[in-house]
Amino acid sequence: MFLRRSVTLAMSLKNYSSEAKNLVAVAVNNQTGVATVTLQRPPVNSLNLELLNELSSALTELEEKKARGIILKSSSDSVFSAGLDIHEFSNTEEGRLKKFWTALQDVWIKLYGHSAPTVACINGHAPAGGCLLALSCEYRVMLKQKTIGLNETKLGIVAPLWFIASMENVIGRRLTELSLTTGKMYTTEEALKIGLIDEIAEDTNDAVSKSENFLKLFQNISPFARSQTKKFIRGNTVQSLVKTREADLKAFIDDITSEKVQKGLKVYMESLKKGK
Ligand SMILES: CC/C=C\C/C=C\CCC/C=C/CC(=O)SCCNC(=O)CCNC(=O)[C@H](O)C(C)(C)COP(=O)(O)OP(=O)(O)OC[C@H]1O[C@@H](n2cnc3c(N)ncnc32)[C@H](O)[C@@H]1OP(=O)(O)O
Repeated sequence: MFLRRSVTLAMSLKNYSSEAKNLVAVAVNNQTGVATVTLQRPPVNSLNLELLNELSSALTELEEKKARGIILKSSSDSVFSAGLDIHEFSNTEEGRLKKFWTALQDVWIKLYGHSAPTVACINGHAPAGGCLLALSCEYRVMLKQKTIGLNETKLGIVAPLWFIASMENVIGRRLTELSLTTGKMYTTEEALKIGLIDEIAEDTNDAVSKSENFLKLFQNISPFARSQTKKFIRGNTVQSLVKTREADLKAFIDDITSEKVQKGLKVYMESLKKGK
């Protein structure tokens, strides 16, 4: 039985960040063992170092505590996540840039390969890194009239191989190539048509309830058999980054600190502000 009563684990009260804020809240339903992980960095849940560190710690703790399922959602029902915080890119101080990219790698490795079944409750727009988080889960429920996609080329940047693999494993190579090269953002309805998401929801309550329904599929399945099967299916994709982390970090630093990319990002940020 899925009861609405949730307990907030001690971990949600912990402060993982040096910003002295809780950017990620974790609430575990003590009847079902399902954890709801809520991103709460207004206005758009852009992923900065502190948020990524909190998310990474939460995923580790949910692994250790053997959560029976994870629902990843946003505290806003306008934006799931605007992707990586572009301000992290313009701060080209190498120490922080390294920590930032390493934290993103950590989050992806932990989420993509998590033992628990994972659902992205995409209750808002999900461009770029927001789409990556959603793609890392096993199932995607998205609010109507939102957008999702890997739009990196529109910013003049190149999505790393593990971003590409995450999409390819969901919608296949042909559509991934078209989507990434054009930086296509799909509407919810288009995303459903190409299998980028699995279900459409009317509002956040409906999305949470559909996410819970997906997790109910595993009520009578052995957690060991389920997670081993997931490991067999996803293991190679995870290992391909684990084995190349250093080279991936170097490629990111070299690329992002180049004059050309920095100029492009500045123009993109200005266009975001003008779009208001
Ligand atoms: C070989 C390869 C190796 C390495 C290659 C090198 C690089 C690696 C690639 C790195 C990968 C990057 C992936 C990313 O995630 S990049 C981020 C891409 N994100 C976006 O393009 C999203 C942009 N935002 C939007 O489209 C809209 O904001 C959104 C639809 C999400 C919400 O719209 P809404 O109208 O609700 O809000 P806005 O008014 O637009 O925004 C509010 C304020 O938030 C600021 N904002 C928005 N997005 C970001 C962001 N991603 N980072 C930082 N700040 C962001 C926006 O400017 C507004 O700020 P103010 O004007 O209010 O100050």
